[in-house]
Amino acid sequence: MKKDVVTIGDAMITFDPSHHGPMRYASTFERKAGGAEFNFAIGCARLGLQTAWISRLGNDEFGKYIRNFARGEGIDVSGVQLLDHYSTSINFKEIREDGSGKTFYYRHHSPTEALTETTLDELTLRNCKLLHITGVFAAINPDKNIPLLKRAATIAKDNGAMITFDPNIRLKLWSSEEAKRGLTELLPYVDVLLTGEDEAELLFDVHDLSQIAQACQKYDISTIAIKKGENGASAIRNGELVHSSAIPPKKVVDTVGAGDGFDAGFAYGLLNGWTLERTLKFSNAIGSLVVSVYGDNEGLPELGEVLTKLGERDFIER
Ligand SMILES: Nc1ncnc2c1ncn2[C@@H]1O[C@H](COP(=O)(O)OP(=O)(O)O)[C@@H](O)[C@H]1O
Ligand SMILES: O=C(O)C(=O)C[C@H](O)[C@H](O)COP(=O)(O)O
Repeated sequence: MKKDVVTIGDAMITFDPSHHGPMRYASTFERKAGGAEFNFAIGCARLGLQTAWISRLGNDEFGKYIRNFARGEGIDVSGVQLLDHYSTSINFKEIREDGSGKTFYYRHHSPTEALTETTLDELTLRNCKLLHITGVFAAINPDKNIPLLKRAATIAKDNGAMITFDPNIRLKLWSSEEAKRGLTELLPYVDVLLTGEDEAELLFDVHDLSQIAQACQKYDISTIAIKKGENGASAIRNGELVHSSAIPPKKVVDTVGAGDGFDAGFAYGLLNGWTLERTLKFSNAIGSLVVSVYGDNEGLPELGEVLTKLGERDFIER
């Protein structure tokens, strides 16, 4: 049976500080896990989608923890290998009082460097309904990973999958010029673009959604969604433009991971053939749930929790 979604990318041990303020003064941290594609996979699995994640981790305690975590979420990790002579990547976070923050990566020589076109899990890619790719994996080693993502997208697309793409531009990993050049190379493979406003501006030099849609016409991108943080999200498909306001969280404590959660919700809407309006509202609800919980993926909801957030299912406390 085909998997609903497959994604490819790095995951990291993420250290969340016990206190707010500059990271240099943080002396105690909580060990968690993060990574854009990893978060997306968790988000999809919690919604009930059959999900596979392709990656490489170090054959170390952190790599084993991350793989066990993903496995525990019900993600197919048969495409995740633990490699000797590599260390699992690490990320330290700084979190401010308002939930915003910074990340400090220690991910040079990521184990995903060992993932090559010849070691790609072609069988998994041939048997999925949706392949999600992002600019984080592209940025880790652009000369290798961009051709690898093109190859993965080609295999998935040739076998009927749709390709969703989040530019997820991380300027700590590459320059804006490199990001623009590299990510533009991926656009011809993309069916659905899920982007932030600033990322769209960097890629297309325009910020209005209709203008972005015009710029995307030559790539045959059918659907574009723009994530706007506390201002919700807008999307366009076949000339239909929809905006959906953000759903206020109880309290914003940690904004990292909201975009990946939104992407998982959008994938769910696409796979279920939902309207753009329903898909946006659902994805916004997930983003709102993510920002109200500490950690990059702890706030990613199960389906029922999203329906409760949307007021479509009763909340039962006990
Ligand atoms: N402060 C917030 N309040 C309510 N919803 C939010 C908030 N921040 C993010 N979201 C939701 O999560 C989605 C993705 O967040 P955003 O910050 O735009 O993405 P990214 O994490 O990629 O930067 C938004 O479109 C919105 O629906
Ligand atoms: O992989 C990286 O580069 C990270 O920084 C790890 C984070 O877990 C995600 O990237 C969160 O991504 P957003 O959902 O866009 O906030």
